[in-house]
Amino acid sequence: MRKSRVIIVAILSGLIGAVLPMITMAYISWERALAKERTHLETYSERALKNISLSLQQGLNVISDLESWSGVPCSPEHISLMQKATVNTRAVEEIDYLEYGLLSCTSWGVTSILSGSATSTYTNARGYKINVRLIPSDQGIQPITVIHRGAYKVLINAGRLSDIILDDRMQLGVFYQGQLVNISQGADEKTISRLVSSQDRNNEDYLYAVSTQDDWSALVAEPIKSVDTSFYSELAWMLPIGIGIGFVVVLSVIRIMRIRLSPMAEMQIAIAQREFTVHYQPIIDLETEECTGAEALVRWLRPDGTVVSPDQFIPLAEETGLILPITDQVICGVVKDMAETLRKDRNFHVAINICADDLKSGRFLDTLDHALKGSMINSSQIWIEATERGFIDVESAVITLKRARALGFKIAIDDFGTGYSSLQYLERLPVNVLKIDKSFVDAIDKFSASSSVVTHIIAMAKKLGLEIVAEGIESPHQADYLRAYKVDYAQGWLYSKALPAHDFLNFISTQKTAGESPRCDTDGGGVAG
Ligand SMILES: Nc1nc2c(ncn2[C@@H]2O[C@H](COP(=O)(O)O[C@H]3[C@@H](O)[C@H](n4cnc5c(=O)[nH]c(N)nc54)O[C@@H]3COP(=O)(O)O)[C@@H](O)[C@H]2O)c(=O)[nH]1
Repeated sequence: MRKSRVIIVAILSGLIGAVLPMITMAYISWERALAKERTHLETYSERALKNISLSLQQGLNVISDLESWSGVPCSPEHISLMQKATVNTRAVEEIDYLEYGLLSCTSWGVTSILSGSATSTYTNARGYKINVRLIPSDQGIQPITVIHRGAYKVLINAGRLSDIILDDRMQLGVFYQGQLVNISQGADEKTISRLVSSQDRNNEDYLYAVSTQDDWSALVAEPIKSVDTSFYSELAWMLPIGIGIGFVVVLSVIRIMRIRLSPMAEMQIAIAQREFTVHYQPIIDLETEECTGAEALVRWLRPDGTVVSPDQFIPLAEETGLILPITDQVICGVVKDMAETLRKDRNFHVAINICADDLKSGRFLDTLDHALKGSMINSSQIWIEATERGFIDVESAVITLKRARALGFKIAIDDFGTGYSSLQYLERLPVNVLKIDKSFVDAIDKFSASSSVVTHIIAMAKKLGLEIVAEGIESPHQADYLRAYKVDYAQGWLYSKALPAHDFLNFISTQKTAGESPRCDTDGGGVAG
């Protein structure tokens, strides 16, 4: 993923990460407030149900007590007994005594609060009959619930059944077999009826709970707005948690983004995407002026087409160990790009740069071995270029380079003369080629003190039987000077800058056609014959 996409994804994740926990906490607060209110409503509906059962039980107890009395029915003693029972029993308004189904006397004497004909439809309950809502014809008298067993009827004010203390805004409805018996004071009958018939517990404007026992139900409802207080008190402690989580998420996103945007992460992705490619700088035989080889120089080719020079990423790649997979990609690139050329011309070579970590682990030799298998490239056509910086762990470097030599590869010491102990390495390492650093070649044109150093390096290399490559040749004078001192090969912008594989192959074929060494034009982009 490219930088801009990472930033967009990070901003989006940060926003979602910051807002989502707060929305979640608000949602949880709302659900908790709803659950709390529902429990609260359930407590009230259970309480209402208990009140109904208590009122009915009181009526039945009165009947049981009177049934066990064995005196003369409707005698003053009997009526007095019924009166006492009425006065002493909260729920009971009147007791009627019947003979042959007809009213014989009541706790009021001979009159009944149900004056006139009050035709009743009874429903069979457990051992008694009940008319849950008898509307007396006499205006001003509340609906009555009648319990009838044997010779007795007990009249209960239906309002008693819904007579519990409710919270403000609560409404209670009492039902028998789904039929509305009574509602609490101030309750809206339509609302209660609508709620009891609705299957949806999450009614939009009301929250309610229903408790049912036997044939009785109590529905307690309140407007959804009543949840607000609970919601705000939940939110008061849940929201800070959401803000805290959001804060942690945003910090994590920033941290991940910074890691993700770090040069190291970019490089890791570039390795995975195989964004590293190889350019080739020609190596020219100074005597024949023919291109006899190339130095493989890695380039980071980004998806937007920009090319990153190795100076900008090799130091970090070496520091982080990512140079190892980069070396692998260079090796594979060289074999892919140059196999045909190397097969066609057995004198042709390609030099591959190897860093300290490569030398220490020796792992690149396995990659090389594997890559060369079946390619028909001679191992002697591959030069391994190591700089003095690569000899930090000189013991491991010696082992690796000896192994490389044993496998047939040629060893070149790069940037020779720039380190403090170049001579010491020459003695210990199995070297074939010595590459004179550009700084000494530059001095040739300047007639400076170090210009004489180059002649000493050449003399010493010759004495050791090493082949010599002079690096960084930019002027014909430098080339003539080095040729005069019998330096074998030259490499530099005088001939060509490092070229992409395709351009390099064109370079050598042009050279062959022209029969002489082409020289690079001044901007390095093209080749002049
Ligand atoms: N471990 C690896 N290191 C690598 C690899 N590829 C490159 N490198 C090292 O990166 C450094 C910079 O390399 P680059 O930008 O490719 O520069 C090379 C040449 O372009 C430059 N050069 C060659 N001729 C001239 C010249 O006439 N003038 C001039 N100003 N510059 C010139 O020199 C660089 C090659 O140097 P050297 O390796 O010392 O031969 C550099 O240190 C590379 O080694 C890699 O695959 N692995």
